[in-house]
Amino acid sequence: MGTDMHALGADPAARPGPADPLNLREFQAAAKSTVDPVYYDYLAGGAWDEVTLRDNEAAFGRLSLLPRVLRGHEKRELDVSLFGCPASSPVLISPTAFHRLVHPEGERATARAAAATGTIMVVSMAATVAVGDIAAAAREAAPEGGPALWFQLYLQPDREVTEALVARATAAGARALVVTVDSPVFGTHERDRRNGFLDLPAGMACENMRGLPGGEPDAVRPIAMSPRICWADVDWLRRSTSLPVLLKGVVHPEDARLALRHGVDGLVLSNHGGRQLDTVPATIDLLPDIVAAVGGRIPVILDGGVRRGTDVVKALALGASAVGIGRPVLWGLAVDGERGVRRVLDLLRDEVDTALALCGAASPRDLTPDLVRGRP
Ligand SMILES: Cc1cc2nc3c(=O)[nH]c(=O)nc-3n(C[C@H](O)[C@H](O)[C@H](O)COP(=O)(O)O)c2cc1C
Ligand SMILES: CCCCC(=O)C(=O)O
Repeated sequence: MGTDMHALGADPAARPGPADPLNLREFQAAAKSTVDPVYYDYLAGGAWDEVTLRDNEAAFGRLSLLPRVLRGHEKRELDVSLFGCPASSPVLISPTAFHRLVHPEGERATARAAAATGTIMVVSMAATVAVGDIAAAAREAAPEGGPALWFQLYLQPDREVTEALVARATAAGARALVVTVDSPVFGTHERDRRNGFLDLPAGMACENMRGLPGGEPDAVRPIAMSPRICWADVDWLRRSTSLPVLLKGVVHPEDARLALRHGVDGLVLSNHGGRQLDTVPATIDLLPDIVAAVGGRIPVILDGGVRRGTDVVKALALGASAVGIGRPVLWGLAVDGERGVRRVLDLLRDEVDTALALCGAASPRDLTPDLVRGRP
């Protein structure tokens, strides 16, 4: 057969076995059957009625792609560069807490998969492995070039604590700070309340919070989500680090404009995967307004509900510089540790490559808003 009907077939080692998940949805199903149902609910759940959680995915389905033909490209170029970090695809790993809940290696395994595939990983402040140890694992997997890790931060009311966290992340080699601003309080996850999942099991902790100023040397400080945090705190952070500062969780165009005025370097358009304020619109529906507000001055990264290469292509066509995935990484980790995460990242990259080709695009730069239509 002349076409590469099954491109994976060329390399027997890469060929999936009959039971291997073939797409992210199949990874979700496989994760659901292996993860403790209480932990699975924690990963899967959203806030209150989970309207936003469902809509993030549904909204991609309400958009169609209108491809161009006969564009004469040889092959695709998926690489992107964000804040000086080269990445092999426009898909990055959004920060998610508690990876050791689903795999004993936790964030170490995720970081190895990220490094091996050339993917940017945003390390959660609520990681169950310390950022320095995550960076060491990433370096082992890809010694050349260093790890492309960014660090996610909840600004703490005690600035000394935030300063110490930033110092740790910087020392570990983090290349950007992602400040999550959609969490003045923690969203209400009723699945977790029903299940009584209120704390990490014994032997697991938020390791980045260990031994911070104002506490005992080995004590783990609770992560504060504080409604007192305001733009002045962003200004302070901007002054106190030379790393790029991104805000994650800006959804109102006026806040996007404010972010520009406060010298922010990038935005992650996110509704926290539907886990904070319920009934916020799907991120893909918000994207055109945020892109217009920013006017190309800083990159906009979108996350929430990205499950297929076509979702990635829609977001890039509507002006995102890259997208993030949250839950799918945890599904891969739960199913097969580092290998599972690699497979999730590779599958999505292959889908993006094929979808680009079918759109007549040779790279994300060729994607324009006219390729996306609302369904009638
Ligand atoms: C289990 C879980 C834990 C999360 N932990 C964090 C976190 O620690 N910090 C943060 O900024 N966002 C956190 N998020 C939100 C993700 O960064 C991301 O916005 C969201 O998962 C994207 O949606 P998706 O899961 O549909 O891809 C978490 C999401 C999940 C599902
Ligand atoms: C302090 C833990 C934060 C985890 C989180 O952001 C989430 O579960 O969505």
